[in-house]
Amino acid sequence: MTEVNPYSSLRTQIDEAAEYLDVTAGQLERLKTPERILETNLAVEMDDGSTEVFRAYRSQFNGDRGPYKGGIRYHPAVDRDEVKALSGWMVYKTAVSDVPLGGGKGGIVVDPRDYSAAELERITRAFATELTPLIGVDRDIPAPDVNTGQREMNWIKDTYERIENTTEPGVITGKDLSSGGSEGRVEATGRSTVVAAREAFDYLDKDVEHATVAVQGYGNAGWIAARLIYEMGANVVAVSDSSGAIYGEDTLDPVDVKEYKRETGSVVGYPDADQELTNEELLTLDVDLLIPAALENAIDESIAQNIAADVISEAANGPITPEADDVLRETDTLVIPDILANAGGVVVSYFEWVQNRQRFYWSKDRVNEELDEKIVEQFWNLVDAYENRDLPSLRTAAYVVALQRVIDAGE
Ligand SMILES: NC(=O)C1=CN([C@@H]2O[C@H](COP(=O)(O)OP(=O)(O)OC[C@H]3O[C@@H](n4cnc5c(N)ncnc54)[C@H](O)[C@@H]3O)[C@@H](O)[C@H]2O)C=CC1
Ligand SMILES: O=C(O)CCC(=O)C(=O)O
Repeated sequence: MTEVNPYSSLRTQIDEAAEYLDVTAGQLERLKTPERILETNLAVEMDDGSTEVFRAYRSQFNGDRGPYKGGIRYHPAVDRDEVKALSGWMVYKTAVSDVPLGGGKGGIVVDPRDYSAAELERITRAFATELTPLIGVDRDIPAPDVNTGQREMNWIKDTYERIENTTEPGVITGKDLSSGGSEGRVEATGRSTVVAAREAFDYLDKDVEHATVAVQGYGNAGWIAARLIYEMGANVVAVSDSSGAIYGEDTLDPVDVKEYKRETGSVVGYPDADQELTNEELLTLDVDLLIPAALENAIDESIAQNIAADVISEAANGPITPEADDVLRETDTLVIPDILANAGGVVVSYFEWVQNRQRFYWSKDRVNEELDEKIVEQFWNLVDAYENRDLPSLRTAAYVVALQRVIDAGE
């Protein structure tokens, strides 16, 4: 992976779209800059009685359209600029998907694999204590991201509610059902990725059935995307995780691969695979659809030159560098930008927040149908902007639409 600063990538993406908008230099700078960032050091007791210090961040990028909203990542590579970029992408994601929220993001510099569940709970509760004055149902609403899920969201909710002496499940989303979570939230990111891909295939007059698909990353976003596209009749020929990639000539069975990963810790070694690949080989397979679902900068300029997929649906945030984007534009690869393709997570988080506030819960079918409808509507809205305003890519179209919505709200 190339070392490209994700915050620079965000700024470049905004600059490219701003050329098509009527915006002053000052307005533009504001649209590229976070409003505030919490940087804190969490001193946490380990199981052996020692103390370790963990750096943690929460960036509140822009709240013009509603409360700041975005996930919390646990990863050793978390840093200030990454959190800034991720929080900015949230602003334009909530705007492009037209949910009344702003953008934020947080993270802790930690590799959760190195800590016990009890240590992770203390780390999470320490962070939640720091976050409590900043978050709230109408202020800032965190959610899961890489290496966090329902368990961490429940801990944060519980810590917040104890400190504030209240019952307010809508302070955080991505909780489990018994703590006020929504049906469909776990699957939502992968679902929007494949719904957007299905629409893109329709746009290109291609069939999803029997289409070949490669998925990079087999966590929440990647494995669900693999399962759902397989259920639509596509052949999932390759998947990967941080240990490597596997290839199956006809198709892999995503549920079976997931079970194997659960038992062994990785997709690598899956007995029904025909071949093992490197992650780079996976990314450059000649497939109909590529789904990057791991981390930023997975596809740099040199990998982009060898990409053979017709469509890329970005489940990850920022998987394609701006230079790689230029290459893919020249090769006519249709890229569905992250801020739409993976928006399912935040859209269903929004549904969760609405349900928490109304204390009225929806069926899984209702959640999935409303999510599908929203992604379809916004996909074609972007196609319309792309074609009718003669924009260079769907990504630029997404930023043009999203920036205009944020500008209008801020006036
Ligand atoms: N969880 C959510 O609701 C949302 C997640 N996303 C984005 O989706 C991406 C993945 O997030 P999650 O699935 O939630 O995380 P996760 O922690 O569940 O899974 C991440 C996966 O990526 C793999 N991975 C890490 N480095 C890799 C590499 N170099 N090559 C191949 N695989 C690698 C890991 O092994 C793991 O399988 C991130 O960019 C995240 O920001 C976006 C929207 C919402
Ligand atoms: O569900 C949410 O609020 C945000 C999820 C997230 O962090 C993302 O979309 O990148």
